[in-house]
Amino acid sequence: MTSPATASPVIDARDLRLTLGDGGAATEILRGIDLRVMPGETLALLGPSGSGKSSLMAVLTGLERASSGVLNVAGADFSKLDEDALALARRGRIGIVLQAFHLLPTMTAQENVATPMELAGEKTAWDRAGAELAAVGLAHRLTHYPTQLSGGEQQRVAIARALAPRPPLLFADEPTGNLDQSTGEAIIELLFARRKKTGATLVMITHDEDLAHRCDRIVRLADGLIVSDERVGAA
Ligand SMILES: Nc1ncnc2c1ncn2[C@@H]1O[C@H](COP(=O)(O)OP(=O)(O)OP(=O)(O)O)[C@@H](O)[C@H]1O
Repeated sequence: MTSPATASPVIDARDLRLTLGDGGAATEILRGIDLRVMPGETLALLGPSGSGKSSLMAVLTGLERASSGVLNVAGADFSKLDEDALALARRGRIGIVLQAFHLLPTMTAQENVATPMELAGEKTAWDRAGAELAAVGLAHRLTHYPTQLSGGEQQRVAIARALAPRPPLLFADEPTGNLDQSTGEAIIELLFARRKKTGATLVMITHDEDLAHRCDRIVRLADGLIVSDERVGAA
């Protein structure tokens, strides 16, 4: 295993800028982001509403192309890829857990987890989906549809779907935002436990300072810029 001192960053962003809109309506949303994240780190992204957290996540996950700057993610130069190539590069590199679980309503839990891997040509997708769902405590819910699952269970399926392809990078955007407090706490325990088990790097957007302090590092954004970057200890 590579030691942290010599490992390359799993995210290496230099002077990332994002401008949305044209002409007079053009707004610079990200105004020069420099960020390096090492493999296995857990990082919380905090900042006021509108500071650019979701926009930064969209760029780092390849869902949105930066207007300028250099971005390397898990060995792929995202700044040089077009949209189709970005979609391919995301596969296997990045897992995403969002506030709204975004499960496909016509698919069972196991189908929701297996289908993206099957589309990526993974031969053992079905078994891996079953194993990952068992790991998040849903072995007894494999054939249930999203409407037959509680909010917490749906988020467990979403976590299983994000982690089953074993991506080096896991992103979460307010993963407990739609859950009551005790369900949210259970989901966070699960997210951190599964992250630790798989060794994925975690970047999590949150408004919750206590939750942020469970990460190794807290990066604060304001008005499209990183205004602080502090190390807060082990997760
Ligand atoms: N398509 C767009 N065109 C123009 N401006 C946009 C567009 N999308 C987002 N913005 C603006 O970009 C800024 C950053 O938005 P973003 O959603 O990244 O912030 P955020 O920190 O994630 O906020 P929140 O915590 O409320 O989710 C906001 O001022 C928003 O209005």
